[in-house]
Amino acid sequence: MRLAYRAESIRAVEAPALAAGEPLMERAAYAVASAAVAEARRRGLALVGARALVLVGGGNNGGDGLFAAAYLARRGLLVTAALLRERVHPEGLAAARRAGVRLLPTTTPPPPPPPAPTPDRAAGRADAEASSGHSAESAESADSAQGVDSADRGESADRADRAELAPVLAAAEAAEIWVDAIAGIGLTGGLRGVSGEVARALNERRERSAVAPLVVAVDLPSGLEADGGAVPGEVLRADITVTMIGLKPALLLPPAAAEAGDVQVVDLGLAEAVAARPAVVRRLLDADVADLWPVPGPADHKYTRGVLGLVAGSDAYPGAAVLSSSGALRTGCGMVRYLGPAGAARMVLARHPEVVTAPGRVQAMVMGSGIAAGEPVPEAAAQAIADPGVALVVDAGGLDWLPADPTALARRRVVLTPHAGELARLLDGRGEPVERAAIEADPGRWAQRAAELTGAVVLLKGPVTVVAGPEGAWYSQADGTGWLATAGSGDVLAGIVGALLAGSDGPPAVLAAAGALVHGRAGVLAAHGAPITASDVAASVPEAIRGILAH
Ligand SMILES: NC(=O)C1=CN([C@@H]2O[C@H](COP(=O)(O)OP(=O)(O)OC[C@H]3O[C@@H](n4cnc5c(N)ncnc54)[C@H](OP(=O)(O)O)[C@@H]3O)[C@@H](O)[C@H]2O)[C@@H](O)CC1
Ligand SMILES: Nc1ncnc2c1ncn2[C@@H]1O[C@H](COP(=O)(O)OP(=O)(O)O)[C@@H](O)[C@H]1O
Ligand SMILES: [K+]
Repeated sequence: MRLAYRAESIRAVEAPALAAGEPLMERAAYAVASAAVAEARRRGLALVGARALVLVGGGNNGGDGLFAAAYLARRGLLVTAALLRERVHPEGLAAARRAGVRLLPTTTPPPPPPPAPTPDRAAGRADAEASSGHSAESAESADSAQGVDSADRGESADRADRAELAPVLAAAEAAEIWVDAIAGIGLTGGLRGVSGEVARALNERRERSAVAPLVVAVDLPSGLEADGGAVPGEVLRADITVTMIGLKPALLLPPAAAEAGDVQVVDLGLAEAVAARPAVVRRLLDADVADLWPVPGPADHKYTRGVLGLVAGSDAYPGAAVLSSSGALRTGCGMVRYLGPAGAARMVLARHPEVVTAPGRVQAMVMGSGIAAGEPVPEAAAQAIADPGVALVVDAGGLDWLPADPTALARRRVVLTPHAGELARLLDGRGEPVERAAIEADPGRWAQRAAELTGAVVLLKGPVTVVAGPEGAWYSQADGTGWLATAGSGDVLAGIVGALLAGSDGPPAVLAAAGALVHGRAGVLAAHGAPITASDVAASVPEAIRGILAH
């Protein structure tokens, strides 16, 4: 399982170690430099003489970057550190200077001007340095910039015109490696001022360049807020993110996580301490799903394996009945009872003669797939909603059938499986109008809100599937492929999750996440890089499970 911790937890773990004098920053910086070197080598880059640009913010993230710059310089790279704040981490700066890192100030110091370089001088000197590599003069200029005791950090420290960014952009152009140490867990709000400008310019530059540089983010891609999945503004997109102590929620939650590239966790020797903190986002791996999978034993029979009822499909969308049945059967509970309309039942039986259409007891019920919003609640669904012993998977049109009072579902095992559009409708119906686009911009937040308002677990479908429970923690599963974006694929997922709830007593959030993993894996296996139908996804579910259980 991958676990992500809030920034406050990371700080709480870090504080006693720092007080005890553990060199966390040096360890972090060494890990960043090592990751950059390893990836550069993998890409066939000759290290000695390669150019690296380190973007340095004013906090400890910038400190990590400066120490990493020093390590890289000692490995023979030509390293430039662009100082995006008037004050940067002093020990890091000293280490970088000792290692011969070229220091490039970018901000205009406040008046009076005498100790500070003029923008023209700074730009001219930087141009000269860009061709000469390292220079003592650049260190002096950084000294003078650092020497300004600015009481007005923040907005005034952002005062940098485009002319002053030109040397940074020139250094970026020349560099094969960019290390992003602008800000980490200390960032609040979207990147402001010079930092935002640099991130925007560098993103553009990377998109235009024929040979893209390797971008290594320190702790987080700068511009992401650690604790959530939203992208609050410009973010410097990374190829690799080296994150310290533990994952942060932004590195697992969509859409933020997509900015981070390949994420490497460096525990800095604090793995045990962080494991004692509450994780707010979890990502199941195959081994976790294997551990919870209801594998039948010698004493099992079909009823002990669990019976799943299906109220899915309609005259308008009969295929959903077949697809949710297929997903459930391939996941493997003891029996599937189809309890929808007669026409759809005939189609289900034609495809799956093993499905039972007689009413009877069920341990779980899938309802709503292939049923339009606004349809009245069928009797079989109403009975299941009223029976606290039945676990529920509520999809599509079934979302309208939920009780208005969230406490009505308390202590029930209930999983809602909306996509963003259905979630918007559900939230609107509960007095919280929100656009579909707003949900897609922060799925974790809105899934969580829906969980609070309904009292159910909410599995929000999308490129990354987010599962939120009323108790306030997420699962985030990114196991699928874009080929899964095909009609009926969600119906298969509802069947998979339903079968798991029928066959296991486990907590609904983790079973929903496990269902999302299996569905995503089945999609990948079915697709093999080519288009698939929802039926193909269902057909690949056993192969997905086989692979997982082989762990
Ligand atoms: N302590 C240690 O030894 C260890 C610490 N570690 C490292 O420390 C990091 C946390 O350091 P931190 O707390 O200093 O915050 P940090 O992420 O550098 O951000 C502050 C900077 O961001 C800036 N900034 C803020 N908002 C902004 C915005 N919207 N737009 C633009 N800028 C904005 C803010 O600017 P200011 O507000 O001051 O103008 C300031 O310059 C952590 O992520 C990890 O990398 C680990 O390696 C372990 C060892
Ligand atoms: N780009 C994507 N990458 C991975 N999975 C996706 C992507 N787009 C959609 N999916 C998955 O495909 C399924 C689509 O479900 P849904 O939108 O309910 O479709 P339908 O209603 O047609 O069955 C969901 O499980 C979703 O997570
Ligand atoms: K960063």
